[in-house]
Amino acid sequence: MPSKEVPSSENLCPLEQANSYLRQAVKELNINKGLAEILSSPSKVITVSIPIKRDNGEVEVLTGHRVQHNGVLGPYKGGTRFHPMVTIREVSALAMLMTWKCALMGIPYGGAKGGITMDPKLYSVKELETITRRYTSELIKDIGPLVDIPAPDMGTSAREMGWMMDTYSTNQGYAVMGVVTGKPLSIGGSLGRDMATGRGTMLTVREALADVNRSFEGTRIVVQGFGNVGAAAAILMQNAGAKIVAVSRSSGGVFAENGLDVSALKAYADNNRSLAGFPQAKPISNAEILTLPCDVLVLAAMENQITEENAHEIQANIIAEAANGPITLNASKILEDGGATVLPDILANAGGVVVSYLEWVQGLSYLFWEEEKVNQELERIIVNAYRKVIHQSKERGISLRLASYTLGIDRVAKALVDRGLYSHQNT
Ligand SMILES: NC(=O)C1=CN([C@@H]2O[C@H](COP(=O)(O)OP(=O)(O)OC[C@H]3O[C@@H](n4cnc5c(N)ncnc54)[C@H](O)[C@@H]3O)[C@@H](O)[C@H]2O)C=CC1
Ligand SMILES: O=C(O)CCC(=O)C(=O)O
Repeated sequence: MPSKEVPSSENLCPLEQANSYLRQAVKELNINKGLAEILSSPSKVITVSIPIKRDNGEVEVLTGHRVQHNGVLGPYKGGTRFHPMVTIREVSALAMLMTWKCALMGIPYGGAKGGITMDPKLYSVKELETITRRYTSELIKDIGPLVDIPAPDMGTSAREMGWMMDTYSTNQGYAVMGVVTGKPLSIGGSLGRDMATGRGTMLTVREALADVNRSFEGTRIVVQGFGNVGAAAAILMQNAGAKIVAVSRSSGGVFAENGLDVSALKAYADNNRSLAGFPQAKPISNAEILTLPCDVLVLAAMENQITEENAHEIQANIIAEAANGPITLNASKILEDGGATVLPDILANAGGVVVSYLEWVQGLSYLFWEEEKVNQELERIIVNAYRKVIHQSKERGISLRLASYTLGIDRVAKALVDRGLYSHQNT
């Protein structure tokens, strides 16, 4: 739901949005109908039942999904979301975005996404472990280090990845490090993965600021969503000199005109499970935070946060999609027509999957790197992709989003042709 609950004529279905972007890119690249159909079709759509016995003895049956979109470039890759709004259409859209994101980054993966429709806050740790293990068991034949490699997403973290890795490994009879990424360090996780998505966002914002001869120094930034991604981005941008004036969670936000101490706020939020009551900050609603005067707005919560209903009120010059799909198609156009720079999700949040790739490479080779090396590789890959997107955007006179999509989709289309899965004669 958009933060501001107003009636909208827009189609907010994430899959419709993803397909609309794909259609625009197909047109721009002059891709023919048959190839476009392959690009839009998921390879495998899996739905599983997850029966669990709750701590109070009652039986409950949850529903989980895993969608593998297109595996032409390599094993499927993508996060696992535990959230009440998970649907098959949402997971399918997010899997498609993963295909274009991995291709844009030049990493050898196809796209996937998984999720369970549930509110993890309503379950004990023991119940969450049971749910995660059962979900993994149901998918056991469809995942694997060369098949499909899950990772964390909304509502999951290294803890759940540890349970997934253990369930899969127990089934195989030996420790399989490459089956999931975003794992705890003790079982083959990578240094730097916990901050990687936020670091990627920070790097793309840094580059966008540099392109208008600015730096983080004195830049006023608002961050919507203070979870794995948003908190890391906020801390890294503050460390680089920015002023983080407001952040929010689903339960509400906090604002401080002269900037929040976001490291202290993270510790406070971890202890109190809420931002409310943080000293020297004022409460602010989830709708208000988006329209605050600021230089940069980082969206790190979920889909459809800026729609055609609130896009006109956004004041930031640079908007970074750290979340997947936080700005609707119509809203993107309104923001861009108004002169804002929109850093699209498949570029601005790709740091997570890039370091997942580095974690997977380390796990497969049983050789682990210093954090500095991980961060250097991440920076090289993200900055390189950013420059390609800027070049494509200027050369073709298209938005950064369409530039990112066309670069990713073109790479997948070429791979399909080179593998003989599609020939240009098949029109
Ligand atoms: N974890 C990862 O490595 C990656 C995550 N992403 C995307 O980033 C986004 C956030 O993911 P995580 O940080 O992992 O999830 P998370 O569950 O750790 O954090 C999400 C945060 O957003 C807040 N939130 C939800 N709805 C909100 C609203 N309407 N207003 C304000 N805050 C709200 C939640 O309270 C929570 O603080 C998702 O879209 C996810 O797909 C993208 C790439 C990688
Ligand atoms: O780290 C990964 O493999 C996937 C991250 C993810 O789900 C995303 O980029 O949306």
